Amino acid sequence: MNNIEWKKEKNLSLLVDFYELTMTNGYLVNGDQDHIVYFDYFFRKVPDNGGFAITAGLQQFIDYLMEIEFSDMDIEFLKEMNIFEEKFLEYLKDFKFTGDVWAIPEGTPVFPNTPIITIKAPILEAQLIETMLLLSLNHQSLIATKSNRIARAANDKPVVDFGARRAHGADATIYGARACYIGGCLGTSNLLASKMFDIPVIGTIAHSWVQFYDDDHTAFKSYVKAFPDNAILLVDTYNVLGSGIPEAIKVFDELEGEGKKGIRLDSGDLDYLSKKARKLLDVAGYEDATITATNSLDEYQIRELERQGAPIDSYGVGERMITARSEAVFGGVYKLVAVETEEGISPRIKLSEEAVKVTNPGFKELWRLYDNRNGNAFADLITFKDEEVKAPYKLFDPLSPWINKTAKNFTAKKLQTLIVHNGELVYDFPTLDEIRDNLNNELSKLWDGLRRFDNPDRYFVNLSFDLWSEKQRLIEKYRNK
Ligand SMILES: Nc1ncnc2c1ncn2[C@@H]1O[C@H](COP(=O)(O)OP(=O)(O)OP(=O)(O)O)[C@@H](O)[C@H]1O
Ligand SMILES: O=P(O)(O)OC[C@H]1O[C@H](OP(=O)(O)OP(=O)(O)O)[C@H](O)[C@@H]1O
Ligand SMILES: O=C(O)c1cccnc1
Repeated sequence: MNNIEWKKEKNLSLLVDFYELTMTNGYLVNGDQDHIVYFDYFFRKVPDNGGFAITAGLQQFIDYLMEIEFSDMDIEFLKEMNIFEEKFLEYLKDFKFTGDVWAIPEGTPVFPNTPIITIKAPILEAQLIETMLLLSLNHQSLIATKSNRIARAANDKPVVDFGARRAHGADATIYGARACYIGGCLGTSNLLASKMFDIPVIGTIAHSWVQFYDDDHTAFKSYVKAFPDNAILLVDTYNVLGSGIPEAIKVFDELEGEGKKGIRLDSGDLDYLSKKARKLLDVAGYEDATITATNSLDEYQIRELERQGAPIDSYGVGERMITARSEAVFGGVYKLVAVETEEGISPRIKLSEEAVKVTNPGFKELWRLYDNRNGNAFADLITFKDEEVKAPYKLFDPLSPWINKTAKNFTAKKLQTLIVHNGELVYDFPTLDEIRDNLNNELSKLWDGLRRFDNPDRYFVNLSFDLWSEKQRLIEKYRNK
């Protein structure tokens, strides 16, 4: 199959790591295919050492899950490998996900080692979907987390995603633009993402426009002739203060009507130039003309510009946001946590030399605890699925249990929602604007110390006593083995 044929079909069912298929083939050969298992998706470290991450990508994963269908060509391709059993290929022909999915809604601030998605399904199904679950959630959560840092640095000034040209491929830019919008961007320059997800599309002009017309004045005149209501002029092609801004002002003077006026700065000292530009525009009577800044920006540079009081009205951010350049991996993992046996649900654990890498076993519930006095979230709590959480509740640090406190006056909210039940979608996906509202609402309940870029406060993720005890029992059991 060549690239053009694949693009027409765009069937992602084979987008799995090879071992997902060899293992599922193996479970079938062993007659283990009907065992019901539980897997958790969680991550271990917030990128950039931030205080929290933001979930995104659930909808694209569920879209995939609902549509998995191995085509005749896929089956033929697998058959020619001569390693898969005939009955496995037959099984794939009729593959359909029949299990349950619980997930934290998109646009929720989340913390390390908490179950963001839980899958309950026959082992073959639960295993086969690993790769797409991880790539959908890891990519979009990474970009949503990064764009939220950038949006927060900008102090509520608009940030626009200009990253299409620098993203790592078409999917990265389309779903990246979606994640940027979830994280807090005002819009995108990416027209396809705008069409697909109803994200506001925004744009100015490139240097090529100015170069084509010989000088700044002719270029700006020609531009406002075509777009009189959106005169955002790029002033740094030749000389910002000597020609770009003065010529932009002359063209504004000649322009009739009350359309949008402004300039874009794309090089040089953005603090110095924006202050100079503001003065020139104000003196000329264009107090409403806006200043947009671009040029390899990220949260650190924007924070510095804001700290210096640069009179910038909006930021265009490309490469460093769409690639999450400062830490380009969201290390979410998918781990088996329980197996149904004749005696009931049997929790499973994965040990590690590093204490934080030991998994939390069992079929679980994730709670967020809010202080009734001020509404602030003060801890997440993981329990077994059927446990109750009532005040007074003793919370203790799972790695240092002598650090503890008894919470008395709180409200406990379950963070996961049932998304798919017995293979059927039972959830209405929110719009992107609803996701953004949910995010802002949840963020307003996190204390300020978590928002710091450097050395954010610690947020407690507690285990119930029963879960913690079972974890210790399993650690002992497997350590001694
Ligand atoms: N979720 C938690 N899990 C484990 N230990 C905690 C948790 N929250 C706080 N602690 C520990 O409890 C102690 C007191 O914490 P903190 O200052 O938050 O509460 P407080 O001031 O006693 O109560 P309040 O919540 O009424 O302000 C500290 O040692 C802290 O490390
Ligand atoms: O810098 P980013 O954050 O990625 O933002 C997008 C950049 O894309 C455009 O530049 P272009 O590709 O035309 O090249 P340039 O860097 O020479 O301006 C624009 O002028 C920005 O500089
Ligand atoms: O519209 C713009 O100004 C723009 C779009 C993409 C990249 N850089 C700038």
